[in-house]
Formats: sequence, C-alpha cells, structure tokens
Amino acid sequence: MTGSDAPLIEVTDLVKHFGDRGFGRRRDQLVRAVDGVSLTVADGELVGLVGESGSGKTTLGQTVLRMHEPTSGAVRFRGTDLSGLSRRELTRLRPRMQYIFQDPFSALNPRLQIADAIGEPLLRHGRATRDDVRDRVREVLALCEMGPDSLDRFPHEFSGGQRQRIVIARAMALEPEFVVADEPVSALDVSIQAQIINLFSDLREQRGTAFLFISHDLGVVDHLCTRVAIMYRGVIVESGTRDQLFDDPAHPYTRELLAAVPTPDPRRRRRGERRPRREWDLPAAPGAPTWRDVPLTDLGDGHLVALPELS
Ligand SMILES: Nc1ncnc2c1ncn2[C@@H]1O[C@H](COP(=O)(O)OP(=O)(O)OP(=O)(O)O)[C@@H](O)[C@H]1O
Repeated sequence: MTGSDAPLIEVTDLVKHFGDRGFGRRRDQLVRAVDGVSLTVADGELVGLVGESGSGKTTLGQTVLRMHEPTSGAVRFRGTDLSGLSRRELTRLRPRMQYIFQDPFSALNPRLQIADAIGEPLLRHGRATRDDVRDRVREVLALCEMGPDSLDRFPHEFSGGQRQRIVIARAMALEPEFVVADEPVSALDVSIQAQIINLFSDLREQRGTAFLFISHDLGVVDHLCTRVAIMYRGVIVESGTRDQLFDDPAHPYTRELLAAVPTPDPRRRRRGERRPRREWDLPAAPGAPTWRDVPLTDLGDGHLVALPELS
C-alpha cells in the first residue's frame, strides 16, 4: 500500500537492540530494548503505549521517528518505508512527525525567548517568513492556550505546565500529522496533568493530529486514548481498544498495571538491581523462549494478546 490507502504509521516487526554499551559487569550485554513490535496508527488516532520503566517505550517511540537507526524491521509513513529515504528526504519529512519530550524544563533552550524557540523551526522549514513568523507563533501559542504576552519571555519565567504547553506548541507549529508524546505529563504536578491531557485531546479534535502517547500510567491513557498497547520487555504483550483492555484485560501484566501494583523503583534498577521475577513470566535462561517468540492471539475484534498457553 502507498499514498492515501496506507495507514499513517505502520510499524512491522521493529527491533532495536543496543549492543556495546553499559559498564562493568553489564558491558557487552545485549539490551533488547525493542524486540519485534508491530503497530499501526491511523490518522487522528490517539494510541496509548503503556509499560513500566525500562520496557522499551521511549526506544520504540524514538525508533519509529528514526531518532534511532533500527536494528531490523520497517516503519512506513503513509506507505513510504523510512529506511529507504536519504538523509535529505528524511529531513524534509521531519516536520510531519514530531517528538515531545517528558521534561519541559530541559526541552527548551533557557537563552531563547519563546518567539525564537517556536519561530526558528518555522523559518528553518520554510513554514513562515521573517515578516509573519511572530503571527504564526502567536497563533500556535493560542492553540495551546498561551497568551501573546509569552512571546518575549524566557522559559524560566513559566511554570512547568506552561512550559509543557510551549513545548507542545513548538511541536504543533509545524502542523505534524503524527506526534510521539513521551510521558508528557509525568514531570508535572497532578493538578496540572489533567489540563495538559485535555489539551492533547483538543489538539487531536481541532487539528486531526495522530498521537502515540507514552505513559506508565493506565489512568492517563484511559482518559485520553481510544486504543492501547501494553509493552513488556521490548514487545507488545496486549493491545486493543480502551474498552477491551480495561473491561477485559487478558494478560497478567495488563492486570497488574490495572491493579496499580507498585512497579520496581527505577532508582533501584539504575543501581543494577534486578527486577523481581513475576510468577507468570518466561524463564530468563539463555536460549529459552522470550516474549518475542510468543505469537499474538486475536481474542476477537482485534484484541491481541501474547500468552504462551494460547499459542
Ligand atoms: N542509548 C542506549 N544505549 C543502551 N541502552 C539503552 C539506550 N537507551 C535505552 N537503553 C536501554 O533500553 C531499555 C529500554 O529503555 P527505554 O528508555 O526505551 O524504556 P522506557 O520504557 O521508555 O523506560 P522509562 O519509562 O524509564 O523511560 C532499558 O534497558 C535501557 O537501559
């Protein structure tokens, strides 16, 4: 499929392994960050990608946008295989696919006024001229519910929620068709999170933008997304509509997330401590099957689950 018949984003058996990094005992250990993911995102769809820290969500989002070179597999954007594109063609496509980082504090250059932070990509991609760039920035700030008085201010003059609106405005300025939003509310106060979540919903409605919304929080995804994929150890172990997953979760990991069982503290993982083994998990012995080897079974109406006993 190419052109208008093809899904906006079609990911096929995408793999991203990190091989030669790590320190001490972990050196040379292969990290299977993304281990064979297939996924589609249609125009205007808000797909949630959920999983605990280290499950591979960020790597998947960044590999889909080709911020990482995939180890194998394909990503098609409106039917065009991104791996077949030259650097120049990819640069031309960039404005149509944007990435929103988790932390609004580090995402903005502290020395740039907001007019320049948002205006510079518009000028670089020929989406505005020197004469109309301020108008364009004002419009997109308004879309993200920020007033025109923001233009000549610096990032430190704004709260976390306001900064995240500015970061979102910068991504939306280029009128992307697809945006990966990577934990865009998790660095914000709970009281602000709902406002930003509503902003994503409004943007989808007003602009028809499609989002892959990464979160470790099923509550957020329940509020926002119509389709959900659950990621565990580099693969999607369950996916379906929001109702299928929330009303009838089939994978024990999804049930665990729904029951809000505390996930292992990421700081402990950084210190190299192992994740506690779940009784339903596959054995981690060398050569043993991994979740990648468990085929997805369709429970009906596109509700997919990877369970060894079903395959
Ligand atoms: N550049 C890299 N080099 C080596 N390993 C990496 C790199 N980036 C990520 N990883 C590893 O890949 C695995 C998946 O990481 P990733 O950040 O994609 O997970 P995540 O689900 O987004 O986690 P979090 O919610 O904490 O961001 C982890 O084991 C991580 O340490």
